[in-house]
Amino acid sequence: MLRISYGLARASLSSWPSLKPRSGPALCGPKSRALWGIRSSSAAAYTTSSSSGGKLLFRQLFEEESYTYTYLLADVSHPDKPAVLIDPVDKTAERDLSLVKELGLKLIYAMNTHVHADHVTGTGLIKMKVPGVKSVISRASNSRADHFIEAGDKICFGDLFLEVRATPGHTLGCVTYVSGDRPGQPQPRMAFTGDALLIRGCGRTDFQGGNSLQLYHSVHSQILTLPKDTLVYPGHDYRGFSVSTVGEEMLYNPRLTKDEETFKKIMENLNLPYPKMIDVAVPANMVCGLQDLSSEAVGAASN
Ligand SMILES: N[C@@H](CCC(=O)N[C@@H](CSS)C(=O)NCC(=O)O)C(=O)O
Repeated sequence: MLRISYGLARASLSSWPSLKPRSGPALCGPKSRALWGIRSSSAAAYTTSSSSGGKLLFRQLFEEESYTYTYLLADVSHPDKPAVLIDPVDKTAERDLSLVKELGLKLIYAMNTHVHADHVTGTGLIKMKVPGVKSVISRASNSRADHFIEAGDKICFGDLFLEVRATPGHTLGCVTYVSGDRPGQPQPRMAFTGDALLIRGCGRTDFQGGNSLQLYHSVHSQILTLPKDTLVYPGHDYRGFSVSTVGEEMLYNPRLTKDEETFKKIMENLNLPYPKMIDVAVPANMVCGLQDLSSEAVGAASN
């Protein structure tokens, strides 16, 4: 059933262990200047997509306490300049919103790649400060948000879109957002991998439903199968890197270039201390970062 006019397009249902993205109908709303919505695969009438595509504005933003990257993407060729934020952090939400305002963008989605354990998401604060922004997270995360996405869904902003790939293993609900593969979408493609694939590393698998063999399978089947020039934008970097490519990670990732048994052993022996904020961050992020607000405020923010 069509619930909202434009924006998120549902290709079909999917769940692990079948990680294969299902190709759905073509997707981003009629070229008539659409902004957002949810479309199910049964809404077959909605198959119009733009052949020209949009013009991408892209910013990589950094939160230095948790070494988290937040990504701002917008279609600046659309009159409304619709924008999305991927993995905003509460501590830098004001900074990000100032940038959105200065650039004249209309923020429509505040999206998470997963339930973070090391910082509180900025999505709750952003929703409070900018009415109309909708939060997005995977259904498999079992957390609270306005929109729950699944493998194969497409998240549209103007004439641009991101496709959703299920990449569990760091957590059960991890997804990677990948820029579109149609003419008019940015080239090379861009993959926002959250903590599934880090530059020359990957997310740990020792809590929150983590599973090293699942992560190995996710990364190999959903990310490393993308074109080699696909830009890899991770959820964190602890060593000063900002971007990699699929080709580079296939050659040089010290964990994921190994066979799966070796990978499993590496992951079992990381011996990382638990993230300092895990006891605060996980419960907060399960409710979209709205933990400090009254139930009335949470309700209002969810509308
Ligand atoms: N020291 C940090 C947490 C560092 C950490 O555990 N990072 C995670 C991603 S955030 S849950 C991870 O998967 N790291 C993999 C690696 O190999 O470093 C803190 O206390 O917050």
